[in-house]
Amino acid sequence: MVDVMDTSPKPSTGLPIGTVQGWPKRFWQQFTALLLFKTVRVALRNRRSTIVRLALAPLIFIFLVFVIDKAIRASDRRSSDFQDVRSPATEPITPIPSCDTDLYVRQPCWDFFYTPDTPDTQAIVAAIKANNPGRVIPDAQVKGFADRAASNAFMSADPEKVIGAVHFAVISPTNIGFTLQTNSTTKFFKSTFQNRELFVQLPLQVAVERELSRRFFAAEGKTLDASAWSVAIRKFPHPVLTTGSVVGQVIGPFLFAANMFAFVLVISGVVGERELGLRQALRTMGMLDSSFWSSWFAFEVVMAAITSLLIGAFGAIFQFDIFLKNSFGLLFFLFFLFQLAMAAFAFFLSTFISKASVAVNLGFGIFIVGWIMQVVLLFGYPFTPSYVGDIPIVTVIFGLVPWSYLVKGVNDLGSASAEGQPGIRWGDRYEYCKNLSSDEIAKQPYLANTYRDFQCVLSLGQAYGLLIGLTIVYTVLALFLDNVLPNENGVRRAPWYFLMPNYWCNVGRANFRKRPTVQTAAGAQTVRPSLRRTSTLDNAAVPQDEDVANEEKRVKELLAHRSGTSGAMSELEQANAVEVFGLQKVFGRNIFKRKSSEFWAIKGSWFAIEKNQLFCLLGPNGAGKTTTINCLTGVLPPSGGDALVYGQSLSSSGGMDRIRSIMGVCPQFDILWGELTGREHMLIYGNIKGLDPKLVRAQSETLLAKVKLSEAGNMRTSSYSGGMKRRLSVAIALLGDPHIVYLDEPTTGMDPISRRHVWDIIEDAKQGRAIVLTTHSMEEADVLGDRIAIMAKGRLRCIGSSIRLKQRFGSGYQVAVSVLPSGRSQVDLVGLEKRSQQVQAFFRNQLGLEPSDETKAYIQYLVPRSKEAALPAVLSMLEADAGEMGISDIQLSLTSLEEVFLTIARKAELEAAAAEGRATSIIYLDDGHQLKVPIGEETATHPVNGSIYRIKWAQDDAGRLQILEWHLQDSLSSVTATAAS
Ligand SMILES: Nc1ncnc2c1ncn2[C@@H]1O[C@H](COP(=O)(O)OP(=O)(O)OP(=O)(O)O)[C@@H](O)[C@H]1O
Repeated sequence: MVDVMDTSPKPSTGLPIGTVQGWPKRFWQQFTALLLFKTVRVALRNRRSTIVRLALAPLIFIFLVFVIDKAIRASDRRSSDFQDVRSPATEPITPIPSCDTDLYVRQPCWDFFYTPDTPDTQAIVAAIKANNPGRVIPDAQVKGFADRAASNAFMSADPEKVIGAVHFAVISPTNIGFTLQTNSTTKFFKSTFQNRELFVQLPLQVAVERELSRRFFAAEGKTLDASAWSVAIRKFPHPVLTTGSVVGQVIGPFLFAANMFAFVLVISGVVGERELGLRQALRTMGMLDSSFWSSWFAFEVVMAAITSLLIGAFGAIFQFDIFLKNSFGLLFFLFFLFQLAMAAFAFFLSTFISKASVAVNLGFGIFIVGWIMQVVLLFGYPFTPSYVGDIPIVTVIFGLVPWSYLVKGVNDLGSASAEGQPGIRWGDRYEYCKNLSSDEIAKQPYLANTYRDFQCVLSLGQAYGLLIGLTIVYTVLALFLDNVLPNENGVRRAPWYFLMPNYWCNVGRANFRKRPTVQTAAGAQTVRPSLRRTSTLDNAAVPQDEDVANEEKRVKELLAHRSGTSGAMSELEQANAVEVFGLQKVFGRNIFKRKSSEFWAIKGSWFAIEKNQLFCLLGPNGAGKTTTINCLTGVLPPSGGDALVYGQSLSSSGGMDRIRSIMGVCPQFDILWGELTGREHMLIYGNIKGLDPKLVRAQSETLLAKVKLSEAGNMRTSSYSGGMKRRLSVAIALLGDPHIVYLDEPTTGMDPISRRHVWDIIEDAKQGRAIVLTTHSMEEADVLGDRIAIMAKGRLRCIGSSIRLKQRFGSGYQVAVSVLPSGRSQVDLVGLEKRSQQVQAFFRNQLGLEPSDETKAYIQYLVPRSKEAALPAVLSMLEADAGEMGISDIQLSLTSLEEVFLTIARKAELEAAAAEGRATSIIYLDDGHQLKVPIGEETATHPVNGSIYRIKWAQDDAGRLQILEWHLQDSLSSVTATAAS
């Protein structure tokens, strides 16, 4: 829909004012520009980190897996279990060892306990001790207990004191049974495990059986030959046993570790763009959130695909069975989808952090948490049948992190490709994993032959689905939180923003309402401004300047006219580019904060800016200039009031989108990617603004030439000087022939030559457009400004041309007198002081004036308008007496804009001091008395002796008036203030 027609030249988008490109075209142009000119090029310029992320990290980790695999196999080969054993050795059962040989046992220790402690058992035990081959067991090393309970109680109360126990069951002298008891704890000595059976269980068993046999033989009058009682064990012969590869277990955690690098790069990339204001700058130029996120996502898709292919290739090069036996597609999709889910997870987390430096710490934290979780995952928790649903919340937590599926999937693939296993085919990605009862397994013999180990609840196919689900969920959450959490300017949307129809229609800023339109002379329509949200501030308490009041009246009349139901557009209306209707901005207003914590940065501004003019907004720090520009450019939503920019309301439905298409902005701080060149910036911003793609390059070249950056156009902006960066920012603002250009302190940091050059560019740019300029350079405002407004403390204090302001607020004329003899290298200080005193006495007598400033070279006087009439005669007298008084030069000028600025700033501070109850400052005199000086007062009287003191005030960084120095009226020596306010 075309809302308003204008006769001015059309912007380079080729569309009439107020027309925004259709979404698909706009999206595609922005998406391709952001992807190709920004994200890909930034990655190419950060070559090292991109190579590490893409190939080096996977290669290093795969290599580590290879090394670990080799080390484990080498250590396995030392064991006879893994060797070719044709005739196994016989291992005799050793005697009962001394408890001292078990390093885990505490002293004093026992070799064994026995129960019950009866004459029968004592006899058997005595024989065991005496006949232990090679070592008679001392009595103190064996202990008897009445029953098993007593023995257990002793062991529990004093653990690790004995290595075994024998519990006899004496039924008759020839019917004696026994139970052996040993420590079941796994014991590991010097890189080998203690074999529990061989160490104590079998020796004890052989000893008991030997002595029982001897006893039974004795009962029958026979004698057992002790040497006949020899027991030994021998293993079966076996071929070489190859172990299963550990790759399946370690590759998941290692790939997770490798991905953390990419994860940190994504978070710091997204957060960094927000932190540096690049995101806001792009939005101000009309960037759609959809194109921003899509370009990041598309880049991640490409990176994930390349990385996954490389991991597959490296795995195959290192000849891992997991890569060779399983279908490549299964591995590729597992790695690919895992990386996408991690990228979406990074987008999601990035919405909570505002500093890129935090991203590294966050990545480290996630890495630790993820690694710990993987230790559990490697044991099959929680995706094995026995654990599922064990603790539902734990299963949910594990289910919400992408690395769970990576580890589970790689474990399955590793097990399926272990020794003797055939691997998993793509077509079996669901079937291989079954959760069957043993009866069902018995009925399905194919399972027993192929995938019998896969009693599981989550197949690879399902893991893919869940990874895709996580990617979608985290991306949607990232988009939602990106809108509802406060952005870098503290702006956010309501949580239900996506339910509002106008969000989907305009994809513009929040809370827009459809406004009624008004017929214009050309038959087109313009939007009626809305003042519905305007709060009533106590403006009456502050005296308003006459010109500001007139401007307000004039703009209010325009508003009344626009608010009428119909009627031709007046000439005045047509001449205006911007009309600001009671614009207000309050910070710190939210449902949790009290009203007292609100800060009014703009307290209701009414003014209009004409076409073909430069409107200069001046004011001390914190006056509200940037906030005004931020409201007019859609960076901040106004808290009250409205503005029409070429007939489009800031807060109408989609109005800001239409305004953006005809607007150029040079923000206060250079918002540039250090890795990109000046030319690339022009291409990105040109496409974001929706310029005709055929024109972008040509126009970029023209503008770069204008700002004298043609030669430096291919240099990265990180190597630009401050002035070059500002010039590039000005060129970007002028891209697309915008109708309204906002320049926020465009010449800050420039040398005088560059500054004058930029002034020329701005002067040229006035034609056919309106320019709003903020600056701290009074000279700049004087040279460029057609109309100048000075703001202070959130209010417009004066408005008009430079001459008008000087006439109204300047103190009249400025006279500078020099008593420094010209051309003399040796200055006679005494003579100089005398001449200076003569000049000062002359001005005191003739005009009653004290110097406003005094340097070595000049004594300056501000001659107020009340004394203007006497000035010609005084100057004639001064000229006549010049020789006598030693005057070398006299200069006369109208007071400068700086003087006007200082006067206004001072007035604003006096009002603020009065409003805040800061009525007086106190000077502590050396004589112990105090001078109470009303804020801004230039003289004070001693409370006892009546001496008059002259006070010099200065404003600090926050604009507050502070006493700088004071001195007695007639004293020439000033005293540095030690005043306390
Ligand atoms: N997002 C914000 N939240 C709270 N206060 C803010 C915010 N932005 C600006 N302000 C306050 O609003 C006031 C006006 O700030 P603004 O940046 O508009 O001043 P300015 O006139 O542009 O000053 P300067 O010349 O230093 O750029 C300041 O007191 C500032 O601290």
